[in-house]
Amino acid sequence: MNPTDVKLPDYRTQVPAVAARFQKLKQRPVVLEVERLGRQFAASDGGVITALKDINFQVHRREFLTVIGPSGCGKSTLIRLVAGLDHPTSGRMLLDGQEVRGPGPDRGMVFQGYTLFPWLTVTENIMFGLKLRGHSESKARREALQWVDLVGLTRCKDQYPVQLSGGMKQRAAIARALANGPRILLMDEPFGALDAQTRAQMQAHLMEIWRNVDVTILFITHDLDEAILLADRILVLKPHPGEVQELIEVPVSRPREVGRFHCPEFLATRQHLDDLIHPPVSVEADPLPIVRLTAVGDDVE
Ligand SMILES: Nc1ncnc2c1ncn2[C@@H]1O[C@H](COP(=O)(O)OP(=O)(O)OP(=O)(O)O)[C@@H](O)[C@H]1O
Repeated sequence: MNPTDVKLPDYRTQVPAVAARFQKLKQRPVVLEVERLGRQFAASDGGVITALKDINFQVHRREFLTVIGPSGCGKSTLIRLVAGLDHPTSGRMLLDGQEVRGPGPDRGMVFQGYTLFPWLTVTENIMFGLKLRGHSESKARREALQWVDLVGLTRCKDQYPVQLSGGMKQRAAIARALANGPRILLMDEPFGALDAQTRAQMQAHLMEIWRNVDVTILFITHDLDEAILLADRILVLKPHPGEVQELIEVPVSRPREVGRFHCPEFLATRQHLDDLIHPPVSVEADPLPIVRLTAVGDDVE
């Protein structure tokens, strides 16, 4: 049967177990509060680019929030602001009630580009932050090895980043970020450079890690399936200016597996996200310039 023939539920409909989960989630303390956040940049033509405008949302303790939206809607700008790598032009962010004014150990970061120190082994990479925080060599090693184990890298603990696959590097990067005990893990397209199979494995790994560690996650992705699979809620941004379009409670129950992708709640959410992010394009209204380089008779259609 064609999946489009199936009558899908409304993506806002929640079975009782899911509704109860959200009720509990909203009672947990707020870890990150974003209030009327705005960021403008100077454009090269002398104008102003409003990358983010009046962004408001909260992330609760141990919540998994994914952020999605078309290219240029301000996803990376948002995560850079929360990381303290950039400053807002309006509004503010509170982490555990304290205003964010710069980078800090309360925020761990994992980006798409592998950011491990190439001259250190997996274990030494994880030990780095622990030693900076004052742990002795032996205590840092003991703790780092626990993280190595948690992310399933025990067999590679003495290898250098160049000897690891992309997925292994990202697992090491996650372990290194978590070892510093952040309140929130900020992940900007962390699996964007991985092949589909490794990506699926990493998604499963991350859900397992998140189940076992007391950490809140803010996760940026371009991938609609990934956004739904991982999230409690999805923040959908729209571009020019970057604004919140919708904050969606994912109606798919947990635990989730890649194989549960095609349950009706998942498909309903997928369809709604698709409608929000990929509205129909009118080719007539905005024709592409056609450059003909082929000879007459070479048409492929
Ligand atoms: N340093 C900067 N100077 C000028 N404009 C910027 C700067 N950083 C971002 N912008 C602009 O702000 C807007 C949002 O950019 P941002 O990179 O946050 O979007 P994004 O949603 O992460 O995009 P993508 O999905 O393509 O990575 C874009 O129009 C971008 O050109």
